[in-house]
Amino acid sequence: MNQLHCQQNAEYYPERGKMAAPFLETGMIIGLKRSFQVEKMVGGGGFGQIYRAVDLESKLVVAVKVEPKSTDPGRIVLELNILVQLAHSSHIPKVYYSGETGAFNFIIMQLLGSNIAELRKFQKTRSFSVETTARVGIQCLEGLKQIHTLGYIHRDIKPSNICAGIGGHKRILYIVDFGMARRIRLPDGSFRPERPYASFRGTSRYVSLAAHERKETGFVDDIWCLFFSLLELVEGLPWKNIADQDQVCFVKRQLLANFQSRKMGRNFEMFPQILEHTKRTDIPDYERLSGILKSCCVSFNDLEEFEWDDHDEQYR
Ligand SMILES: Nc1ncnc2c1ncn2[C@@H]1O[C@H](COP(=O)(O)OP(=O)(O)OP(=O)(O)O)[C@@H](O)[C@H]1O
Repeated sequence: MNQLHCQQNAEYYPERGKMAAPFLETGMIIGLKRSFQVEKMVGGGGFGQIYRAVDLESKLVVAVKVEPKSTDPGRIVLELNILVQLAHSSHIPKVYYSGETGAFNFIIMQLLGSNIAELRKFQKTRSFSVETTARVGIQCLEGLKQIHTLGYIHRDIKPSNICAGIGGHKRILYIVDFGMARRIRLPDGSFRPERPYASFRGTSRYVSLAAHERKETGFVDDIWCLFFSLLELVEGLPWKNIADQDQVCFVKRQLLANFQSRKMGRNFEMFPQILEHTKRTDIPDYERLSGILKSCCVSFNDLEEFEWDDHDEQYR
């Protein structure tokens, strides 16, 4: 019965991801060797939907990421493969199980809290403090270092792909959504050959100038996405209401020509300067960039509660 319901959904609702009708029904049980009972939808992107579920044996609350087999099955396979390789990374959700049900593939992973795009919108000022922004940046730099060390680039770092942990992990931030990742470095240390033209990947608001220009991207381009994300979190982006991609690129160029940050202060100006001097195949200086973020704070304490802590407990 449940299986039939899933197949019908995939067939009759051509919209993707969060725009589509729910892929899974509350109460349905998925998994063969292990069983998980679906509770409710907690997120959705362009392709997939994320549900909260319970592992019926261990009673552990988990997240289920589901994608229709019909949308590019390679995406979820790639995501699973990367999550498994990053199993020991502190800023990547743990993967527990994977499988298929009817017309859908799914991954069972660690349940996280809200993403920081949502959390920012719940702030009175619709922005985070310098300290919170710096903590987000430093934790994401650690996560990106772990991803890059494996030879992958994420290619879609943005506030909605950064989630807060829950329970005992609520002071940890996690990078999600590896559906657009690409391996650029092989295990022997060599880089995949540069393509003369690379089609656009990522989200226009956050991507690097190189991505706008359809150039081959590297490790540093993930950090450019992080830089624009941090700027949005702390004081907003001048191109937030611009839809045209070329226009966004033009305004980004203008901003970088004379970069100043109203809230982060003078030290933050060095952050894009360092990125500008980092080549596609260079290993970014994660520690130096983290040091810059720390130096923007009056006091830095990564063990303190985040400013959204109260809200997120209620929100879930
Ligand atoms: N493990 C998780 N636990 C709780 N919520 C999650 C988890 N993973 C993702 N989410 C939430 O679901 C949203 C969508 O997830 P994700 O980006 O992985 O989906 P997607 O369909 O691949 O999106 P996109 O179209 O951006 O590639 C995220 O913004 C996040 O808020």
